[in-house]
Amino acid sequence: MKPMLQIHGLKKQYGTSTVALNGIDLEVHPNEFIAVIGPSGAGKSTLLRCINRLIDPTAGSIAFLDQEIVGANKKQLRQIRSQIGMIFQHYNLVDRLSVLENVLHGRLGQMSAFNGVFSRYSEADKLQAIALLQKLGLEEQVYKRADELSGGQKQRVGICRALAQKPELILADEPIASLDPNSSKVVMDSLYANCKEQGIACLVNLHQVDVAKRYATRIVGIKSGRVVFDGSPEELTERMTQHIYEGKEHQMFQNGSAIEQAV
Ligand SMILES: Nc1ncnc2c1ncn2[C@@H]1O[C@H](COP(=O)(O)OP(=O)(O)OP(=O)(O)O)[C@@H](O)[C@H]1O
Repeated sequence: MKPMLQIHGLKKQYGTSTVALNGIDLEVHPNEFIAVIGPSGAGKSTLLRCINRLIDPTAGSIAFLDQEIVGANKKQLRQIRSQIGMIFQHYNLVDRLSVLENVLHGRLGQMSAFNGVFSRYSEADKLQAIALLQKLGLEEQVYKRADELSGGQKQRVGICRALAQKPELILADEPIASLDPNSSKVVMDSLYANCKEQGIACLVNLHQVDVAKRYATRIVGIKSGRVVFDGSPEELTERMTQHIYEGKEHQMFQNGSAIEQAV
């Protein structure tokens, strides 16, 4: 199957001395649910942020559905980003707006600037947003302000907003890092089930190896800005895990084991 995302020789240097990504090669195929694991500072966030150009790479190429992201102009970038949903560790919701309005923000990339500025969403978009919120168990929160929700609820709103885009790919940057084990499980279950059901590929950054093994169809291990493992969960050995997290072994569990207990 043809890859939907092709990354070659990706490098990112911050300032004069910090090399965050040091030549990443990675291909993502439709329907893959890929966990990107690695210790703090390995380059996981930088990788995801380069893919939708929240950060400009220093070198390399990123092709998404045959469109080059690195050299894309503003208009091309807007079009590319409309097909890539993003989920953030700290949710990035607009606190003073309702849950429904936050989900509808997922539609902005597909709307004219005029309609977007005046929040003129179509009835179909509103119905779809409400249906998504119902599906993720948030039907009682639809008209609440976003800042009235718990962390787990906020992240489910973040997932709904990404799904509202009808994306081809979702990038989730540490979606459960701020959540307790029960909320983490609900969020990961929701993300996984909806991506599978709608045929959306997903790249999800995780510290927790247990969680990666539980959900991912493929695991990519990053260490010091390089891919040091790329294979199935079954192929990820204890020894390789130790290598990826060398010196930072405590980070590979966090609330991962607790998710197992929350099942
Ligand atoms: N805006 C920035 N300016 C300078 N250096 C940065 C910036 N963002 C990240 N870095 C550095 O780049 C390296 C990779 O950081 P990155 O956040 O991508 O790692 P990570 O694997 O996502 O870590 P974490 O799990 O802690 O989020 C680190 O050394 C980090 O300090």
